Amino acid sequence: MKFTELPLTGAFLIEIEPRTDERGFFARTVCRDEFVHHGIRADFVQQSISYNNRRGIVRGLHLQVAPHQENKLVRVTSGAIYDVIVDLRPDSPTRGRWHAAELSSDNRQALYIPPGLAHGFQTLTDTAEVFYQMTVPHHPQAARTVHWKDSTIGIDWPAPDTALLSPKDNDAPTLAQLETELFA
Ligand SMILES: Cc1cn([C@H]2C[C@H](O)[C@@H](COP(=O)(O)OP(=O)(O)O[C@H]3O[C@H](C)C(=O)[C@H](O)[C@H]3O)O2)c(=O)[nH]c1=O
Repeated sequence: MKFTELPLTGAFLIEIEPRTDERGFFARTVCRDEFVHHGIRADFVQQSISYNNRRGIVRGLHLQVAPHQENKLVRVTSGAIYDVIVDLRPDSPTRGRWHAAELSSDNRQALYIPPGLAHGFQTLTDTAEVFYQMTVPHHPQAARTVHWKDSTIGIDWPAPDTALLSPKDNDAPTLAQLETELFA
């Protein structure tokens, strides 16, 4: 696999290295030794998928707070998404900054998201299936959502006017409203 560290320290874009032959190709998507070599974890304990039934769906911005902070690996198995991460780590030099990558079943790229970063996406295709791998289980009481259009973050979403969100996400608090909880 090819690992490219992103401007938000500890986050990586991971590209497969296909072993091609006349049948097609084989490629690793997770390898503990390769992950550890780059200082990241691969001890995933939970895998999930989300199926998205139209273009423009926004899920997130989600994270789990301590003591259930998660490392997350996200890839797209069908369609394409505009995948976004936001640095919410109190002592990070890039705190408050965001980064986006287009993940798709065509490019087969994955985003590795370290603890303390919020994650969300907007679908770019009429349907999209997203595959998540987490290093800690889902703890609803530790789950937090930051508003996708928080002006202090300023994410440049591809299609904000046609976004479809869950009521929970649509009514999410801003960073300022979560400040004490996130940056305590
Ligand atoms: C995360 C999770 C959720 N659920 C249940 C809870 C709700 O009844 C339903 C949907 O949950 P939620 O609306 O939180 O899921 P999304 O809005 O799609 O959030 C997901 O997409 C964003 C972009 C992420 O990064 C999150 O990791 C992931 O939770 O599944 C479970 O049963 N188990 C789980 O592990």
